[in-house]
Amino acid sequence: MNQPGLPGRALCSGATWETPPRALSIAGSDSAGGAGMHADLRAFLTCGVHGMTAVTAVTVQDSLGVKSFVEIPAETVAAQIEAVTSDIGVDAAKTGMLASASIIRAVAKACHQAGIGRDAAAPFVVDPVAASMHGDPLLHADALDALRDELFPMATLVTPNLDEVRLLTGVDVRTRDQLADAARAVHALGPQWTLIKSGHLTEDPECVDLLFDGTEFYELPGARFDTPHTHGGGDTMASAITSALARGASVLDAVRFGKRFVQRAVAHSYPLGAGVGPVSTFWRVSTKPI
Ligand SMILES: Nc1ncnc2c1ncn2[C@@H]1O[C@H](COP(=O)(O)OP(=O)(O)O)[C@@H](O)[C@H]1O
Ligand SMILES: Cc1ncc(COP(=O)(O)O)c(N)n1
Repeated sequence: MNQPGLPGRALCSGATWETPPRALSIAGSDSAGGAGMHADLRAFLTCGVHGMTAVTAVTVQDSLGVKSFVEIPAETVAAQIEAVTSDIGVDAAKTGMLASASIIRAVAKACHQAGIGRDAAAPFVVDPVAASMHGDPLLHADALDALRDELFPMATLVTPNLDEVRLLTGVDVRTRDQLADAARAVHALGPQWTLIKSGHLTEDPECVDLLFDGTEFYELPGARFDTPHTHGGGDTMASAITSALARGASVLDAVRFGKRFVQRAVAHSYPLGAGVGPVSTFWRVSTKPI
């Protein structure tokens, strides 16, 4: 859609004023700027997508971990989704930290009403964030049922890491050849596609993720980089996938893109503070002097 006549147009020669694809992140904030909605917005921007947010929780977080968080009222989370989707529209959406069962139920209802989901107009990526990489909980234990029962059956794609697989299904993956069992168990919870991420298999010299559509398995090979600085990796990957879906890619192509994107983001990660630094999208932007 073109928007002619906006003030300042003359200063922006070459601008087309065309609205980019629109993606929505339903996630928590990270005061350290590495994960959560901060990572999501960075990935959206660097993938050429307009990013919007429905904030679920505000975390007090630094490079050493999550000190505390406060939840946003469930009706305010739903109202953010309703506001942006009814006015601006959405081409794809993703979830990150959802904190509680009441927020999950509100998100499921609002997304259903907004046409977000596996059988709806806008693809829906559910990243079932349960804890930070330091092990600090980001989801109440009694919210797992809501995640399984309300959100997974609506998802175009779910993207659990191995801790989340264990929490949700009881399957304890220790080696690469057990990823298929994990994918089958997660698929049984109702998503259209399942991506099992293998970052936590630290003994494995590679990071081979596994995608499953209920019939076919697709291996996503990748090098394992020797760095501790992988904060925000899962969020960045799910957001790159969501961006590709917003731009009209198939799930298979979007996940392949997301894997390449997060590989480069891990390769460009950097130290920050006294603990764990973030993966980086700087290679997609200019760092030349302004
Ligand atoms: N050290 C690493 N080197 C390369 N890729 C990695 C590394 N750690 C994680 N990844 C990749 O980053 C993505 C996120 O993985 P993972 O760490 O399992 O999820 P999460 O960040 O949700 O805990 C996956 O594609 C995984 O294979
Ligand atoms: C608000 C928020 N969302 C998600 C994560 C998970 O990211 P990581 O596993 O890299 O700690 C986080 N730490 N904070």
